[in-house]
Amino acid sequence: MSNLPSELYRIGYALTSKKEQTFILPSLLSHAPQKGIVLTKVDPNKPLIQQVPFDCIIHKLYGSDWKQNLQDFTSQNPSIPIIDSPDYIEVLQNRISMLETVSKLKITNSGVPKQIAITEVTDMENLKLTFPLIAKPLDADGSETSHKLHLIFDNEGLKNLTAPFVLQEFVNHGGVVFKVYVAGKYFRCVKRKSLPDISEEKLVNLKGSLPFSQVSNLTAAGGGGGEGCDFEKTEMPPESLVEELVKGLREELRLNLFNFDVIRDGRNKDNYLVIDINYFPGYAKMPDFESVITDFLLDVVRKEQISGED
Ligand SMILES: Nc1ncnc2c1ncn2[C@@H]1O[C@H](COP(=O)(O)OP(=O)(O)OP(=O)(O)O)[C@@H](O)[C@H]1O
Ligand SMILES: O=P(O)(O)O[C@H]1[C@H](OP(=O)(O)O)[C@@H](OP(=O)(O)O)[C@@H](O)[C@@H](O)[C@@H]1OP(=O)(O)O
Ligand SMILES: [Mg+2]
Ligand SMILES: [Mg+2]
Repeated sequence: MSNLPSELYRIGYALTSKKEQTFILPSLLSHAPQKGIVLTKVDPNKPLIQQVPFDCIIHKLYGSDWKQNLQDFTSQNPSIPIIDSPDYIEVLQNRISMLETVSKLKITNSGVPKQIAITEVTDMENLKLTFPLIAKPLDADGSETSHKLHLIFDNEGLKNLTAPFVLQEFVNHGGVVFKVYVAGKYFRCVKRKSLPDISEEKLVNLKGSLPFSQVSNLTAAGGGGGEGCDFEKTEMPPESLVEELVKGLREELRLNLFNFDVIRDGRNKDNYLVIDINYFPGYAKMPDFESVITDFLLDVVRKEQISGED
């Protein structure tokens, strides 16, 4: 006797080959059909209307041709959900608009580090920010350069940065970053190693700048955290705060598939700061990856409440 679902839903996915390799995993491809979810690759260079039928489309591709392709599809198939709207995703492609969404929420015990955008390197007089700083490229467009960050210890370190970028105050946080993965109404919070704290004594001896990238992809075994970081013993943030942030951000961003990075403010341990939000992150690193993604897609095709709909 087979227990296969009676109805099958066809989900079209349009992803870069890198994303496809990390997301369309054998474990997902074996779990999803058992619940009636069939994932099919779409060719983004051909009209979507020629590749039907779909019950939903998920994507992480940018550019005007792709946006037009989605728009043409929606005008002929207005009831088929596109996860997510390119216009809403765009807010996450700029590190200023990205974190403005958090500030708008006004949730107690949460916020963002002080930051400013530098569009011309001549703008750097009277910064009103306290060293150390982190310089991050303004565009968070998924390119390799968009993840190339610099720790800046003094005025000298501000030289030779390529504008436009964001200068953000570095906040000591005990060497641990929390990543909250969201898929519609589902979410999971995990710990990752982060940059170590920089004490005032250490700062005296640090000069100029230090480049780094993708620290939080370091595994527990490989670096990060630093002395005095007891990774295993670090407590998770309060569940109620995580829940409030997820609810607020889903509404504000009108997105379903994203994650955000949170640190615990070393100056005020009740306070948590959101430092980054990513569209369609590396879900395979999330606990229960296969079932969370499948259950989310089932909600979408069954027209349960999703973000971004009126
Ligand atoms: N303001 C800050 N204070 C302290 N540490 C920070 C701050 N901003 C970033 N970090 C550290 O640097 C890491 C990378 O920063 P961020 O997440 O902004 O970069 P990203 O390239 O967008 O990362 P991702 O790979 O998650 O997209 C964070 O995970 C955290 O460890
Ligand atoms: O590479 P992974 O699959 O792990 O996912 C990473 C993802 O890369 P990909 O979308 O190119 O695959 C990144 O996206 P871009 O900013 O580069 O677009 C960004 O979202 C990271 O935060 C993700 O790591 P996580 O936050 O989950 O640790
Ligand atoms: Mg990050
Ligand atoms: Mg990011």
